[in-house]
Amino acid sequence: MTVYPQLPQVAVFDTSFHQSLPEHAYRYAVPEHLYRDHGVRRYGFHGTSHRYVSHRAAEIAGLSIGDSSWLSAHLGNGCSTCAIVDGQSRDTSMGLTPLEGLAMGTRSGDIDPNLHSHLASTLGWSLEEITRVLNSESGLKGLSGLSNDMRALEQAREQGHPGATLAIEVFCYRLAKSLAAMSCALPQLDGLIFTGGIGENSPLIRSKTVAHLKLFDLAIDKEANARCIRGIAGPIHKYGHTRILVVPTNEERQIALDTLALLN
Ligand SMILES: Nc1ncnc2c1ncn2[C@@H]1O[C@H](COP(=O)(O)OP(=O)(O)O)[C@@H](O)[C@H]1O
Ligand SMILES: CC(=O)OP(=O)(O)O
Ligand SMILES: [Mg+2]
Repeated sequence: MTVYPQLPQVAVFDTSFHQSLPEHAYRYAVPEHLYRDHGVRRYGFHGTSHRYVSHRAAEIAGLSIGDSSWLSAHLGNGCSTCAIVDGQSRDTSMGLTPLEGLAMGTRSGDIDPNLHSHLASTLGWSLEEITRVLNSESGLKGLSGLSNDMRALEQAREQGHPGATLAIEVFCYRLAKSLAAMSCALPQLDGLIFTGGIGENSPLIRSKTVAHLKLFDLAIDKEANARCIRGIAGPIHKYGHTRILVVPTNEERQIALDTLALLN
């Protein structure tokens, strides 16, 4: 800014895609003044990615983004789900902070909100220590006692490691539960999207997650699921069933497109 004072600076916020959430989706059931005076509400994150992959999914499916409904699962180190209707975010699993929602690499995701007071009173932990453990020592890492890296956990699971096996089971069940919850925001389901390092590369996680969604018309094509890794996009559902798409995300491109739109 000092060197190029004339150069326009553009900030693209990961929360902005979720500004279309209806109030019943973004408000917490806490006293109103906490929202009014202190901004305590659900904001959501990974908006750049959910937006990008839902547009790509519509293109791949030959549907209009303005007239289609999607469930999106962004599974990187941070993980979140999103319900997208006619190109707008209608609900998402992260909240005031990225800690809410799914079990992630090192984040616990949803826990009993009383866990803080339980840990403080039984172990004497400070707020800082509890925050650190829930954000940095939990999730896949905490459950497995091994790693936050899904590749390492899949390998360890193959060799019968109980912690890795459990971490993967919890991750997929919690993800399926979140997707089922997100479906409340959709008028119909045109497709389920997997993205992020895990979503783009793990046939195991995709098939285990879909297996939990028994009441949805979802079925995975084994060969297509195995093929869609390392940047290969495409459908992985069985013919005649609801679409399931692997869509590599490209947050950098979406940021560039948003910047271009603003500058024009
Ligand atoms: N082949 C793979 N199989 C399973 N998981 C993978 C594979 N490749 C990458 N991942 C996982 O993707 C996650 C990282 O995702 P990524 O989107 O790169 O993260 P970030 O949120 O930091 O951008 C890690 O858990 C990593 O183990
Ligand atoms: C918001 C968030 O979780 O980001 P990341 O996926 O980079 O952890
Ligand atoms: Mg990422």
